[in-house]
Amino acid sequence: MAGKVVAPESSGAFEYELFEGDADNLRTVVAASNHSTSWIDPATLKLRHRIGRGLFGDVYLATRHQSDKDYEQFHEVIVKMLRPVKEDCFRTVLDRFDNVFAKCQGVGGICLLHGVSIIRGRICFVMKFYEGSIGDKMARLKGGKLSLTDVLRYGLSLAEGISELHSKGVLILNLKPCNFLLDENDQAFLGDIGIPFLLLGVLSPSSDTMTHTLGTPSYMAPEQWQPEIMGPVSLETDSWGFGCSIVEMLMGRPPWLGMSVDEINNSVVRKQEKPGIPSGLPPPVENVLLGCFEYDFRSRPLMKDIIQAFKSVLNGDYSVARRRAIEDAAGDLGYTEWFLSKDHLIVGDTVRSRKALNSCRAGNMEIPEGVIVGQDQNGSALVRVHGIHDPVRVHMLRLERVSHGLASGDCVRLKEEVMDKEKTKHSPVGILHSIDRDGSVTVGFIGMETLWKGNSSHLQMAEAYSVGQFVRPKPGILSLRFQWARRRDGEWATGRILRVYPNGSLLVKFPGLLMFGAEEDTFVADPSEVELVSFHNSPGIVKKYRHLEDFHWVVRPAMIALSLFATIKFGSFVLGRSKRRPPHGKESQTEAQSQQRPVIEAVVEAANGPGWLPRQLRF
Ligand SMILES: Nc1ncnc2c1ncn2[C@@H]1O[C@H](COP(=O)(O)OP(=O)(O)OP(=O)(O)O)[C@@H](O)[C@H]1O
Repeated sequence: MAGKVVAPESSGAFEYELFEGDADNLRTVVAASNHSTSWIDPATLKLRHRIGRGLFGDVYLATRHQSDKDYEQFHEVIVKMLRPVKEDCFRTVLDRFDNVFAKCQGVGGICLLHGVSIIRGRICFVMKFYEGSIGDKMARLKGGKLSLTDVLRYGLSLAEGISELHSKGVLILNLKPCNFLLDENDQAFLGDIGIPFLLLGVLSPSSDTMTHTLGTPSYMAPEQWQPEIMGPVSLETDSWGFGCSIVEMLMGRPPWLGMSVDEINNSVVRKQEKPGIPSGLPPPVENVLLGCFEYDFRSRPLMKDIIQAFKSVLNGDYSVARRRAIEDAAGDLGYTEWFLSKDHLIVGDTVRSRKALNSCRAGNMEIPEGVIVGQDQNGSALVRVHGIHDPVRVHMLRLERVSHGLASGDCVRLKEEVMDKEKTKHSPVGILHSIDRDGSVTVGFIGMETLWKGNSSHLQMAEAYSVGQFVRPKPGILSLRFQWARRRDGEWATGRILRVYPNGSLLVKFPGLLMFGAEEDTFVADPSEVELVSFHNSPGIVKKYRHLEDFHWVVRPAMIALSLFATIKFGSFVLGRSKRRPPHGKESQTEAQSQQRPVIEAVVEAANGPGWLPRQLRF
């Protein structure tokens, strides 16, 4: 039944909106919410006037009426009225808010939440009325910049609050100076408790499309733009947004100022550009900010690392020597210190040598597998390896923990029975992000916006892919998750892997196809749908030649030119011979035919042997 939800008594300072929808359904939601701890009766809220309008909704100054038989109070509050969401999703958002509301209780550095309500058919978060935001303060300053001391002080208390929410599994995904509130004592509080996170997967009323972007473009991390394809979003997604906010406070302008949303997307996601940071910062702050803008979120610092860096500057007790030692120990492997500091090894752990970043080749592993039997002050571990008498001494940063046969970074496949049980649409193949000693795991899968949580017993190893390898869809797959390029003859083309995202999805380029104008030259692939193509596993001479063509579109014209040249040469050779030795009937004709082997065959044969091909085309 379509109907109108009656608004609470209003001052008339804002336009009245009719809410067309299933009022019965909404009443059920409201009735159920009455029992929740965070629910506020809309009749007790009186909206006064709108003070802000953001991507996720409008901000109103309002009065909250609270009374008992002994008292009657009116509080000034802020009501954040969310953009309309599909009614079926009300319950989901209210439940998620209830969960976050409970987790926020007693956490420092987070704004004081009063609760949630529904006004004019829209979900409203009610919170304390603060003096304003850091964004407002910056707008009042000449040049818009804050002093380094203020930035570190605000940043520290905000990072502590965010870190505590992170430890409870809450992501914010919308960190920016306009969402950092200041109280009368100039203390900073986080004013957004993760609205994009609460709205993940929530649909808008008029369509079945997602109602919101996943953040504010200028502050969004690369994986935040399409988390189910290039994600997932994780704790370190907030490190990017936090880094952008710190840079804005220091420079007086947000990153990517003056650029459209599409231009920001192009810079951050495609070109992998990073926001610029001001010069002359104390080394720990500069270092941690640079880390915040790593493309792969696993290489970014966590909030605890940011807190440590800020504290060390405020207390004046930082040393660059420690960082140099870390860089020296693990430098050639290509990982950042933030990546390496995410796991701490202890005696008794099973370990193996760490592979180089972006490589799935084990190479010559110093420790194929061993157990840590001792540690020293310099960060080295003594590892007992099967078949070697004395324990081997290795720096711990060069080792990775193997628990239940798996290490973070492994490519894994969800067992079929778990896939069937979950009835999910995500890819069965993903990347293991963490594994605890008790076997609990987090995995990034294509099709999931956040990390999947489960147990190692649900997983098995899957084939890992790395940058530079050639792949094409497995035979027999009728419909692929993503678009894929085809050759001129209609067959699937073979592509080269440009990047492996943290959820295992592959960014593939087709160097063998000549793309024109606006044609897309890169495609995303689901690792569970492709197979490796190499010169050795291509059966037959024709397939081998085709693989040669996949290296660069120029190979084909070069081959044609070469074939023509070879044909002309061969023709003049035959003509020359025929002038000297006239044909003698059928027998000699067959002989001549057999000499005319397919030119392609001759060319490919030649490709295997002599060094006439450019270096990069040789096998
Ligand atoms: N609790 C509050 N107390 C005082 N002022 C507030 C409060 N919450 C928000 N504001 C004011 O409202 C402004 C806009 O806030 P809002 O969070 O809606 O905007 P936004 O950050 O631009 O958008 P969004 O969060 O939707 O992306 C803030 O800059 C601040 O001035």
